[in-house]
Amino acid sequence: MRVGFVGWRGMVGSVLMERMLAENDFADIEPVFFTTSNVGGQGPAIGKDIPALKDARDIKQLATLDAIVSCQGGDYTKSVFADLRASGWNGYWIDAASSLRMSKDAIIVLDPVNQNVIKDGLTNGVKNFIGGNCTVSLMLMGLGGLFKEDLIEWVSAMTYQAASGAGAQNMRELISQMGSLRDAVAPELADPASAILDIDRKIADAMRSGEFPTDQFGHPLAGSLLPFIDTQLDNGQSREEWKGQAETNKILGRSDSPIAIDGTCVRIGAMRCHSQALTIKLKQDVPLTEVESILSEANEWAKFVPNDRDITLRELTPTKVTGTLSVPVGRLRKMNMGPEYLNAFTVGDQLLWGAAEPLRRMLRILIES
Ligand SMILES: NC(=O)C1=CN([C@@H]2O[C@H](COP(=O)(O)OP(=O)(O)OC[C@H]3O[C@@H](n4cnc5c(N)ncnc54)[C@H](OP(=O)(O)O)[C@@H]3O)[C@@H](O)[C@H]2O)C=CC1
Ligand SMILES: N[C@@H](CC(=O)OP(=O)(O)O)C(=O)O
Repeated sequence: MRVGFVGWRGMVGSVLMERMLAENDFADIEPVFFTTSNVGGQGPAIGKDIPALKDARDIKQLATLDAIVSCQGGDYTKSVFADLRASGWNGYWIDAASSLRMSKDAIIVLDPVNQNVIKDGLTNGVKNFIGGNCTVSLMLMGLGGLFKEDLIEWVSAMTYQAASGAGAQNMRELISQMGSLRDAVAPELADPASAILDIDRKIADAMRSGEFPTDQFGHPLAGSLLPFIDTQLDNGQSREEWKGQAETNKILGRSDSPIAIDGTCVRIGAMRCHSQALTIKLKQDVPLTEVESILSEANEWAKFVPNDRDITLRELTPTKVTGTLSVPVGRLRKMNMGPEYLNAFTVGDQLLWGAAEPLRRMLRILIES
């Protein structure tokens, strides 16, 4: 299978390369690497010889491939995909960008949750397989069991989303902001006798000053939070919030009888793990012990964390989860509203299950089919 990779050196693409190397995926394909900026340059070190980088906008070159995996972004997809299909290319298009997600002829891939939808799609000749929104994929990886058992009436998700979701430059800016804050009060921090309200005032002044680094986020994130992610829609939702219901139901193949999902998406100062506080209305009163086993048996990555303070603070944080495929789910308890109302909290790495891993696994499904 000849597979083209576009966007392999970006943040999501680099995580994909790491995972493919770790799983020895390159052994089973003939990889061809593309670029939008360095035609003729050298591709990544993958343990075997590869041709020089090819032009990612060259439709003729792209059309020689059996499959293309793009982590280059939505603008790239918009600029080549239609022309490539119009040229008669009938290969598989696997993409991290959101542009094609809601197209009728595309499936959103998250195989531990929707393997049946993917298999049916392949049988029916679907050729476009798109990775889901990170927040949606991570929620489904954590709560997959409850969705599979059709126990959910609705979900409200309050998110705590990492800087990485906004891009590599934003991660750098978050750290610069943290450094600026520390620098603004370095002498006071060194003096145990300094007054905390003076420190607090100086920090607020630093965050509000024109010198604070905000080119990427547009606003201070370190020491603060940003309760709006992506663009604004007419109904008052952010586009990130809109994706919750639209993409979840498409992934589950139940757009005809959608489960209501809504909430508030918030950017916080985590590096690359998205967290979500979930209020779940179950269709019936299911005992907590049953919920626990349904959640942890759904897939090998969803990990039940007992609702114990020490265990929670050790196991259910971005610090613990970052760089791993584990998707812990905890804080599980029935809420005051009634026995059908379930509280839960989940954390996941938004560059792994949130972006690169579903694409890698889709490619494996193609290789093995
Ligand atoms: N960030 C995220 O959390 C998620 C992103 N996505 C999707 O993936 C797309 C790519 O995102 P992301 O990986 O964050 O984008 P990046 O900005 O990290 O990379 C995109 C492209 O930028 C070019 N580039 C220019 N300068 C550099 C540099 N110094 N280092 C690396 N690459 C550089 C590369 O293209 P070239 O080699 O051709 O020059 C690269 O492929 C997004 O647009 C989005 O559609 C999906 C889910 C989550
Ligand atoms: N919007 C997400 C990241 C992302 O890239 O999402 P999407 O793939 O749906 O555009 C975030 O900011 O955390």
